[in-house]
Amino acid sequence: MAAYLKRVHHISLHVSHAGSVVHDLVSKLKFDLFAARITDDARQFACRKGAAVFVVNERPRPRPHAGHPTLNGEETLRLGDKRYSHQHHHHHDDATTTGGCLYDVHSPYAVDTACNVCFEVRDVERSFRSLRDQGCDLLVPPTVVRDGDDGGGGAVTYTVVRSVVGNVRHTLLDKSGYEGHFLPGFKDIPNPGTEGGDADDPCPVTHFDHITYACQKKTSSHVMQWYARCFGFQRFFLESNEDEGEGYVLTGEDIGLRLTAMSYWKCSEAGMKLSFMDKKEPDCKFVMAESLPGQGSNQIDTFLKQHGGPGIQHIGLHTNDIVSTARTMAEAGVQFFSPPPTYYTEVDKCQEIAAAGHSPKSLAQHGILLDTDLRQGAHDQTTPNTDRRYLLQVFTKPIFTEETFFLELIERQGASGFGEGNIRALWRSVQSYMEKEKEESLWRRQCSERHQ
Ligand SMILES: O=C(O)C(=O)Cc1ccc(O)cc1
Ligand SMILES: [Fe+2]
Repeated sequence: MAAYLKRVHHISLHVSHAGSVVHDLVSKLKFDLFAARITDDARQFACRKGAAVFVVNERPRPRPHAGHPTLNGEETLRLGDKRYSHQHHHHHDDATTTGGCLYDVHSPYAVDTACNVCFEVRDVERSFRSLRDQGCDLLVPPTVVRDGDDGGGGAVTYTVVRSVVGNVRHTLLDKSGYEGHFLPGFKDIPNPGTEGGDADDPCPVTHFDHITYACQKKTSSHVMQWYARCFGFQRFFLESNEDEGEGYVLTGEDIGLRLTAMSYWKCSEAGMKLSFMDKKEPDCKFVMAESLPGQGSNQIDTFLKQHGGPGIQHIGLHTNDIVSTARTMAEAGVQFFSPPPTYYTEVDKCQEIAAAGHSPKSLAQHGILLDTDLRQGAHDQTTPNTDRRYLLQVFTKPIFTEETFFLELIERQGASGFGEGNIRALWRSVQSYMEKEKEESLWRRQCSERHQ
């Protein structure tokens, strides 16, 4: 029996300098810093835009004078062998918590990384048992956290399970008995006049649209099976003639990509109506991306190498107005990938952009791509513009030091998948950026050698 997921609660980042990442989230990406937990050995910051919440965790710095090598939380648990001794709930009072990162476990990878997709569940103890029975690796047994004396908002229970994708974990938490603002242990940070839902917000980011994993070659079906078995995820096809076993395969001179997509919310309890689920809340899709054999260097392999293994390659942030969002973020310093300029001068693409009510110029300014969903009879000239289904996307440049994790803005007008034209153009714009970077670093190296 799978564990039943209610919704994505937050996604956590594990970084070496939380301050600068939080600064970027707030000043460039227009998130609100609304809660923080700062203790002697942990710094955790929660930032929100709409329903999209990132928790930025600072990885502990090695302590030079410690009597024995510093272990991260994960190892400490393993050594303590507490993982399967769950007979009793572990009770934490935040005031006495010394175990560093709360609700999470530090990443074993050395680089900055997005590595925990935290879900709200109905029953943590039951989820824990079902995952343990499936043979999963539970990194934290069901644990109760209460607000300190001043809080009094109640308690939250959580457990952490390791996924089969690199360093990706899932915290499962139940906050149904909690009345505080975010989570016990976190202090609210009041934000004057930013409670969200503002009608003239220039950055109307609403929620996490999808999470894309970079996977090793030929592993997507294994990943899919794990999520289906453990969480009841269901496969959905990105293309009408997508092969069940092969996934959505994009090949060409400059692309060799296999995509497989899955979603969770309709299906976590097969055939049952889930009364606890807010049907109006959009789901977050999961996409697995792997490169095809025989390809030259590409963005998936670069991610795997620089990240140190599989993981979250990018996260799609849904916005109600991508042009305004991209403009506002660009003005604040966010850099976006652009397709070749010819993208916006091609006659067919220009017509497609105009038919969607946009101007090629305003899309070109920030490298925004548009893809019309052709399956919906969009070719039909009698179809009014409002019935056309299309989507707009743009990728940011990598947000950490390594060429690993980045964000995407996506505006959906009726189109639920990912357009082939957009995927090819996005892939190409990242490839040409990477090739330019490589050339430049080669050139810099030659220059410095010449000057020696
Ligand atoms: O199109 C999207 O948003 C995807 O998520 C598909 C995708 C996955 C990996 C890439 O490197 C490029 C595109
Ligand atoms: Fe994406």
